[in-house]
Amino acid sequence: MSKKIAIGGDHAGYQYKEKLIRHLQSKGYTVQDFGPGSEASVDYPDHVHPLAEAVTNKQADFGILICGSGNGVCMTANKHQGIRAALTWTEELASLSRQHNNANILCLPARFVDYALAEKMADTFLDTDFEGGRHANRVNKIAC
Ligand SMILES: O=C(CO)[C@H](O)[C@H](O)[C@H](O)COP(=O)(O)O
Repeated sequence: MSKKIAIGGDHAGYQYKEKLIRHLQSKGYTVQDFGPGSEASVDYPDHVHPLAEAVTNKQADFGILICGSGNGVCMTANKHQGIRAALTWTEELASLSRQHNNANILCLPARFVDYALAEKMADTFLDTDFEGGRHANRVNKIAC
């Protein structure tokens, strides 16, 4: 069964989102696009909240959110119970967000990384497992 990926963001991440959708589909993932549908200016929470709910409700295995800095989408996604959204700007950070934090949403800063790095971070994020062990004790305390 292929992993289901929810992807979304705002106008600043639109171009990367469209490229990433094609890339992920070419790798066999099932991808649900939470918009936006163009580069017209939008409010990112309008796209983040339904995506985060889909991940919380297990309608998607992981989420990928893309905006200009990555901050707004990350702040919004982390308001949802059960969501661990990570903002990353290197491949190692993307890997560690899975290994140590069991992140279920990856947030990408489209205005601060090139597309090649964004794609590499998405691949690394989706290919990396949570290490559990001592990290599980810590992650379980996040939802205090
Ligand atoms: O994190 C963000 C919002 O807090 C993103 O960077 C947005 O993409 C950015 O703020 C959009 O800015 P714009 O000037 O309206 O394009």
